[in-house]
Amino acid sequence: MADPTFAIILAGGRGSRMGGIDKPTLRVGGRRLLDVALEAVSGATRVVVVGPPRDLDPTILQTREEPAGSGPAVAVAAGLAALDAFRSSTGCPHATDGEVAVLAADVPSLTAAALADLSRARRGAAAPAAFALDSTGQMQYLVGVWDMATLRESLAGASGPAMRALIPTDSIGVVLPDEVVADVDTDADLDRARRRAAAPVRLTPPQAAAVLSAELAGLPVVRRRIADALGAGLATGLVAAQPFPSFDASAMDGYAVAGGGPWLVSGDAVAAGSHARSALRTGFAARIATGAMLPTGADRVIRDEEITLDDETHCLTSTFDRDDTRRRGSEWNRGDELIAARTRVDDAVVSVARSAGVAEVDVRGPLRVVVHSTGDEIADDAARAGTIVDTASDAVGNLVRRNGAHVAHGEHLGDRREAFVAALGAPDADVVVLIGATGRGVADHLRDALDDVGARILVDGIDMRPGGSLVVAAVSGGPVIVGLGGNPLAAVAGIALLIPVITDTLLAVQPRPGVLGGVEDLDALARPDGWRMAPVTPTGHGLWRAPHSMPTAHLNALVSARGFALIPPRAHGADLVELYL
Ligand SMILES: Nc1nc2c(c(=O)[nH]1)N[C@H]1C(S)=C(S)[C@@H](COP(=O)(O)OP(=O)(O)OC[C@H]3O[C@@H](n4cnc5c(N)ncnc54)[C@H](O)[C@@H]3O)O[C@H]1N2
Ligand code: MOO
Repeated sequence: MADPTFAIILAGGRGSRMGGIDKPTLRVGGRRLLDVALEAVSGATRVVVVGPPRDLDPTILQTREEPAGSGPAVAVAAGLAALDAFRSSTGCPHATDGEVAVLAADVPSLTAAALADLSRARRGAAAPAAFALDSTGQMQYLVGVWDMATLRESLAGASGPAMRALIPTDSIGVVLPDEVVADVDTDADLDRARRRAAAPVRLTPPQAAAVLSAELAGLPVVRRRIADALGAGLATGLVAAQPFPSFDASAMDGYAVAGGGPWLVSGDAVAAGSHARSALRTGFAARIATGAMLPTGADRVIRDEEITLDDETHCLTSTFDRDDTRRRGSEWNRGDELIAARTRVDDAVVSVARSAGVAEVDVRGPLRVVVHSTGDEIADDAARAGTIVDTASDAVGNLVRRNGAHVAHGEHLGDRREAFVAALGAPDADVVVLIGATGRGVADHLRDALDDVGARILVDGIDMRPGGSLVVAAVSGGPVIVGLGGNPLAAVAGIALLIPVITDTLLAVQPRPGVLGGVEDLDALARPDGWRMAPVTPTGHGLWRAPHSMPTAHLNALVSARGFALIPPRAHGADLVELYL
C-alpha cells in the first residue's frame, strides 16, 4: 500500500475567476469536486477538510483558516494543526509523523492511484515532498504528498501565504497525465472537465444490463391491496391466510352420500354457495353442485355419471368407489408459503393471493414511469415548416406499459434546459424517460441538466443500432433517468432493451431468463462490429424474420412486429438470439 497516512484537503476559497462560486461543490460527471478529493484519499487514516463547515461524514475532521481566505499556506497550517490535535487526542501522540497528502478540492479527475504514484515516487527518492507535474512541466503544489515533519518545518519557517513559499528545494515532481491532474480555475476549465467526464464509453448490451442491475437500488417496500399490486415485485413470500379449499367441496355435479349404499335421496339439494339445511344422516344422499360445501355427515361425493337412481323409490346405487370431494386444505394449508419473495405480481399471483385469502402484500412497485418528448422541432400540428409531430412518445409509453408499469404521458420539454431540470426532479415517478437530446449537439441539454441535478451517469451509449445513443443516470433519492435517442425507432429499440432490466432491478425480482429464438438470414442482419436490435415477426415456422431496411426516423419497420431480436456482432446461421417481446 502506498496511501498517504493523512490528508489535508483545501476546500475553502471562493472561485474568484468563476464569479465567486463555491468551487468544491461544483459537479463534474455527477460528483462534487470535494467528493472527488475525498475519494482520492479514502485510504488515509484521517482526513481534514479546511474550509467552511460542510455536511460531511463525521469521521472527517473539519477546520477553517483564520481569517478565512488568508491563503493556502495558512489553510494548510490550520489543517495540520487539526491533525495534530486529533493525534494528541488519540493517546498515541508520539507515533511517527508519516505522510500527508495536501490537495485542493478542484481537481475533477484526481484518483487514489495518482496519489499512490506520488507517494511511491517520494519514498523511492527519499524526498521530503512530491508534486504532480503536468505536460507543460508546471508543478501542481496542491496535488502533492509530504513527509509530515517536513511540512511542519516548512510551515514554521514560511515567508508568506503562497504555497510556493513552503516547497522544499529537494522536492520531486512526478509527471501525471493532464487529464488526471488538471484543475478547475475558470468556466472553460469546468466545461472541458465536464466534456471529458461525459466522454462516452460504449458498453455492449449485456454489459449495460450488468451495470444497471448492479447499480440501481430497489424501490422501497410498501403494503398494497392485492388489486393494486399487479406489476409489482413481492418483497416477502406469499403465505396462505386460509387453506385451499377452505371447506370440503364437491368437485363434481353429483350426490353427497352418508354411510355405505344404497342411499335414499333426500330432497335437500345443496347448491354451490349455500349451506345444507340439515345434516345428512347415514343411509341418505343429497344432490350436490360442483363447488358446493359438503353437508355435515356426508362421507363423500359420487358424480352423476356413476350413479343409478330409481325414479320410483328414490333409491341411489353406485359401484364407484372413489370420492369426488375436494377436501379442505388438500391444495395448501394456512401458513404455507405459496409464492417466493422476488416474484413478479402477475395475474396468476393476484389470483393465487385471492384463493389464499391474502388481501394485502408487501411489494416494491409497480413502477411509475413518465415519458417526455424534447426538441423545439416537435409541434402539435406540423403545419409550420421545419416542424414534425411527436411519433415516438406513445410507442415508447405503451411498450413500457406492456412491461407492467404505470405510465404517465409527460410534457413536451422543447429545448429548454430549465424544463429538463424540472422534469428530472419528478417526485411521483420512479423512472423518467426523455426522448431525444441525448447527443452532444447545440440543442441537446440532457447532459447539462443531469449535471445540474447531480445525476450519476451509469450508461452512456450502448454499442447497438438502432437505439445505442442513450443515457441512463440515477439521482440519489430520485428517479432513474433514461434518455433515449430521438429517432423514433432508436427510442423504441432503446427502451425495449432497457425496460426489462430496469424493471426487474427496481422491483428486486428474480431476473427473467431471456427468450431465445432463431432469425432468418442472420448472417446478413448481423453487423460485423456491433450489436443490432432488429424488429421481428414470426415466420409461422418457429423462426423470426426482420425487415431488410430499418430507417430510424419513423416506425415503418416496426409495423406488425412482435418485438426485437438482439443480434450480437457476427452472429450467423442457426445461432439463437435473445428476443425482446
Ligand atoms: N454527430 C452525430 N450526430 C448524430 C449521431 C452521432 O453519432 N453523431 N447519432 C444520430 C443518431 S443514430 C441518433 S438516434 C440521434 C440521437 O440524438 P438525440 O437523442 O440527441 O436526438 P435528437 O437530436 O433530439 O433527435 C434526433 C431525431 O429524432 C427526431 N425526434 C426527436 N424526438 C422525436 C419525437 N418525439 N417524435 C418524432 N421524432 C423525434 C428529431 O426531430 C431528430 O430528427 O442523433 C443522430 N445524430
Ligand atoms: O444510435 Mo441511433 O440511436 O442508431 O438510431
